[in-house]
Amino acid sequence: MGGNRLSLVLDPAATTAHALHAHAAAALVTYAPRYQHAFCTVPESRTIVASLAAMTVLWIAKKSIQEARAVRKLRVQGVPEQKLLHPKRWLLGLQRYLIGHMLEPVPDMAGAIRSEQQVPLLHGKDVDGWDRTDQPPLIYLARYFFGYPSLVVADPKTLHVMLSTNSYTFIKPDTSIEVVGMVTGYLGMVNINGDVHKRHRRIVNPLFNMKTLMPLFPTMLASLDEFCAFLDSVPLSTPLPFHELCGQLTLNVIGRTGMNYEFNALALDGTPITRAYNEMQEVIEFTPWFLLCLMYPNTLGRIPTASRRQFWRGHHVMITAIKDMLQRARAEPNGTSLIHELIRQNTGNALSDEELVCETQTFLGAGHETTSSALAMALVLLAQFPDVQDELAKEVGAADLSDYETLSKLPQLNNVINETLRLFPPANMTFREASADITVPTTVLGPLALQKGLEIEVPIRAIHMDPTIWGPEAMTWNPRRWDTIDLVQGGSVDLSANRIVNGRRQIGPYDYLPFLVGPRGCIGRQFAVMELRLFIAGLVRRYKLATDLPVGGEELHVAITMRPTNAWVRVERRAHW
Ligand code: HEM
Repeated sequence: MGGNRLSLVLDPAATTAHALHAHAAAALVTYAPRYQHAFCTVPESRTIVASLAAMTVLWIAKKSIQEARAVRKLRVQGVPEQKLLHPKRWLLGLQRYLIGHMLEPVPDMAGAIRSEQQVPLLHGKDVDGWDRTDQPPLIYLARYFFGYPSLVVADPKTLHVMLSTNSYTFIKPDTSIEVVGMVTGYLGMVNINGDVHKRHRRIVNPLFNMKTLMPLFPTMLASLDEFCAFLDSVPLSTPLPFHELCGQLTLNVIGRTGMNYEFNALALDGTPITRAYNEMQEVIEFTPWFLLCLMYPNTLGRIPTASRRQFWRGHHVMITAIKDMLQRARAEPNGTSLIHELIRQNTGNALSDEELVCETQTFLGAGHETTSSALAMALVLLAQFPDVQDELAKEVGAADLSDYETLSKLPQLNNVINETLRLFPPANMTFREASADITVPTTVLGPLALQKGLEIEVPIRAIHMDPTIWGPEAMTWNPRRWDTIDLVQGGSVDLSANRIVNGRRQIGPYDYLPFLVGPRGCIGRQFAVMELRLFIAGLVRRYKLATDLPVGGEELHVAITMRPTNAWVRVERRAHW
């Protein structure tokens, strides 16, 4: 590009509107400060600014036309579209094409209530283009800014193709990579696609089998004891913020077992890295501005706002520390933490140094807040339902906590975990993008042609709340329901299935997705379940839990994951402890 500011317009590499847009934005960010004087005084610079603005408008127009085509194609095939229940007059009837459903309160774009509100839409209510009362579509179309379409899919037949048989055709979309990459690194397993993902998954898989995980169990047990010592030091009957304490517990655990690092998260100030990590998390808020930045990462996403600067400050501290952890792990060939095993598995340096950093960041980002949210929810629910808690206390009171084999088979404990992950899945939704034109099966609409580039939402929590799957009491937290549930493996239980067979409810593989399924399902599932079993059992065995929070009074915050923000619980030592 040299010193000629006009060359960005003439660069032959920038042939597509998208490339021009990204190119122009990058140039603006890089060169604007340097040529501030010229921009103010030379008429030529006004031409540049006008060109940039024109290119942006052209780019948006081009995208909008492509998206309108994708929408038309879906509507022609019978896909219903979410109704506009709250039209904005100031948009002169263009709301659908300008802000789509972004500012519609139902279903709330970024709130936890979204999932509950999605259930009627998936059943053909409040959507345009559905008048069949006999069957629900289990699929609907919504739009983001500038009419950007998103297909919401809960149909098990379609999910089977998307998540299992053709999972590599359905890649992680750029918007999702932008936001999740902020916490897990852009080259971490959650964010990569295709062969690169297969390479990472092959190397990381052995870290999460039981042979590698079992040696970590004593460290988890010691972390539980430390946590209990902390609880014992608090005056009796003080309500404690378990929504925060569980995060401190799981951060310590992933630090010790994952990277042989001491976060000391229960201490008042933690370590500088704990603070940096928290600083990074704080700025991830699903405001409309944040979502716009995700959609236009090369322009709006580059504006160095105060929160962005805060994020990058924390990020820098974090990455420097992770490099250090990897360096130390390399010098300890017999270490037992996940990154020690990662280095051992990385024969022939199949993963580059940068990829190793991102995978370590992924253990931290994907593995700590999810588990902490589930744990906090389970504990506050047990406090709200004393009958369930008493029954569980009896079961775990008789068990030997250090024997994981026995712990993993306790029925009430597993029921509590399953039911908590059903009604409060920390990953309440996820997104995919069709990387090629593809036709997928649906139960009601028949074969459905999807255009390359179409974004798809899997509404995990809405599926978990669907009364046609879970029965009329779907919204009630009732661990006992799992006594009469059969998890049907293989194939899919679809709409026509007889849900109750011999008095037992049949739940298919796409009806219950807290860890998702298929080649991109959660790799850390066993690790998470091990933590949940141990910590729930260990805490309920030692303490009687109580709360003033009424049933249904939980406040849930959604930003990448869904977590409670008011899980206040009082603990009191049980008599025999
Ligand atoms: C209760 C706790 C957890 C829940 C509910 C959970 C849920 C999920 C879900 C739903 C996905 C799929 C995301 C998507 O494709 O959009 C996922 C992926 C993943 N999870 Fe977890 N997770 C949990 C704990 C963990 C732990 C403890 C770790 C590691 C220490 C972990 C590591 C990962 C990784 C690396 C992926 C990406 C897998 C891939 O794309 O191949 N998770 N998790």
